[in-house]
Amino acid sequence: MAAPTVKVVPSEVEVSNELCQLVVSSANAAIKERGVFTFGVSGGSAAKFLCNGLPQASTDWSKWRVFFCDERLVPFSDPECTYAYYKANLLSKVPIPEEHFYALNPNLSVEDAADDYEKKLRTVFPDGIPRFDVLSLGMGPDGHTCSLFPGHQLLKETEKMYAPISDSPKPPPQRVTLTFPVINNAACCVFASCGAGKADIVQQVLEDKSDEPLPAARVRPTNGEVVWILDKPAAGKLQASL
Ligand SMILES: O=C1O[C@H](COP(=O)(O)O)[C@@H](O)[C@H](O)[C@H]1O
Repeated sequence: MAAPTVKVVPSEVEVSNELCQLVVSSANAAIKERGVFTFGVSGGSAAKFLCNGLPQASTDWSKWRVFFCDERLVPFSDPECTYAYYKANLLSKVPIPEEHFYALNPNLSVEDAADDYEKKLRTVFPDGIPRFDVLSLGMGPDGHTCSLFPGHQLLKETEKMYAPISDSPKPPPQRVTLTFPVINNAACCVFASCGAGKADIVQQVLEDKSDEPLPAARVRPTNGEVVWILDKPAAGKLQASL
């Protein structure tokens, strides 16, 4: 388990560029090696960073298989729907087959939606714990990542690949999230965070030595890497950046 790699760049535009470069070079390497690229995407600011840069990428989009790291259980017409954001800002701009960008079924109960989404994951990873090539992660100001919140019982989930949550402290309350066994089996987990508003929590997570680490600090793939891409304000309280 390697220590996280931290890259600090001057601005949000460069965070987006670095993130997209990492994703596209991993994609092209995976496609060359295995003919497929498996990718997990998040909502919030990570979605914005990806959608700013990925439409310009040179890659074989037909080989991408994209799942959500977490998704909100809301209709596609709801502004909180992460799928709708990617549809408008990525799927409409690149030739990725829509059936390779796996949407959550918003018409099911949250439990059934999680089971149904896990079945979709199994069509790409039939056996064992899925190993994504890249998971693009965000982190909220409380240290949550995906829809794994501090102190929540889902932090201990070991059986499910995707789990339902009905009491998310951040609205909307019903969501489906990847669990730690899958997250920590990825080849690469990349966080991207920007702004002074994230500086305290970035410091807390990257310098976390507590017995009860925050969710984002628990992202430590056993056989993979963790990369943090930060703009200067978000890195402002890290020892190494002083
Ligand atoms: O609710 C969510 O929040 C996190 C963090 O979002 P950010 O905008 O603060 O970066 C996000 O990673 C997750 O996918 C989303 O559902």
